[in-house]
Amino acid sequence: MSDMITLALSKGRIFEETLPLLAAAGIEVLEDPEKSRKLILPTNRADVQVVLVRATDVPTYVGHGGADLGVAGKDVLIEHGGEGLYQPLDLNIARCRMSVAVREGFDYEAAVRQGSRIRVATKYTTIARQHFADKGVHVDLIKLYGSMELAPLTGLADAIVDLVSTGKTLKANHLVEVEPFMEISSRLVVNQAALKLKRDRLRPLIDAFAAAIPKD
Ligand SMILES: Nc1ncnc2c1ncn2[C@@H]1O[C@H](COP(=O)(O)OP(=O)(O)OP(=O)(O)O)[C@@H](O)[C@H]1O
Ligand SMILES: O=P(O)(O)OC[C@H]1O[C@H](OP(=O)(O)OP(=O)(O)O)[C@H](O)[C@@H]1O
Repeated sequence: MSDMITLALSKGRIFEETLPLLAAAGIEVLEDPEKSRKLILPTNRADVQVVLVRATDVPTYVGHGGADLGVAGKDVLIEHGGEGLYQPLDLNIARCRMSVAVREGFDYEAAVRQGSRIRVATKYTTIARQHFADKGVHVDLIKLYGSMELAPLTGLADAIVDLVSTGKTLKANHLVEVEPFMEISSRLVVNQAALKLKRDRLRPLIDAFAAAIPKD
């Protein structure tokens, strides 16, 4: 195992919202991912680097040791399964909720009451399957990789399960949130073997992150 500490982040909100936590640990990223096309970003510490990966790939990188630690949403972690990952901290960043949404005018409550089979399009099939199983509602899940909002508008599905924050995306597409059911935030994930082998350097970093978690 190399002597470098590698942190996996995704571009956008996770990168931006992790920066203050890194600063609290005395780490400054020396390149701006929005300006550079580099995927490996150096920091002010010669033994720490940041790698940029897709949000959904963070658990895979960390689980397999391609990175020692990373930051990933609870949604991504549930869908991945979390194998090989130690999850010491809820960082309380990138906060949103998982919700059921339908086209304006679709009577979701009635469909549930009547026990009709509801067609649900989502990227989050594990979370959605569990949610509807808990409710005892029969659904046909349709796996999508993006633009879920289109599914009820085109007749592909009756409902979607997607992340909601301000609600602007739903509103812009004439959809309504009918059932928020899971609070989402991002967590610090650490490779279990790395934690043992690099404990002396990882522990202070984890502690600094813990002390800097934003309050509600
Ligand atoms: N609108 C939002 N507001 C706050 N947090 C969000 C929002 N959308 C997503 N998130 C959280 O931020 C994480 C990263 O989201 P981001 O949009 O950067 O990646 P993504 O496009 O979902 O992933 P990928 O590129 O792998 O498809 C999500 O896993 C989720 O936990
Ligand atoms: O309720 P809202 O505030 O509209 O946020 C919800 C949207 O955010 C996420 O997408 P994405 O990461 O593409 O959103 P972004 O536009 O914030 O990047 C999510 O998949 C929703 O589409």
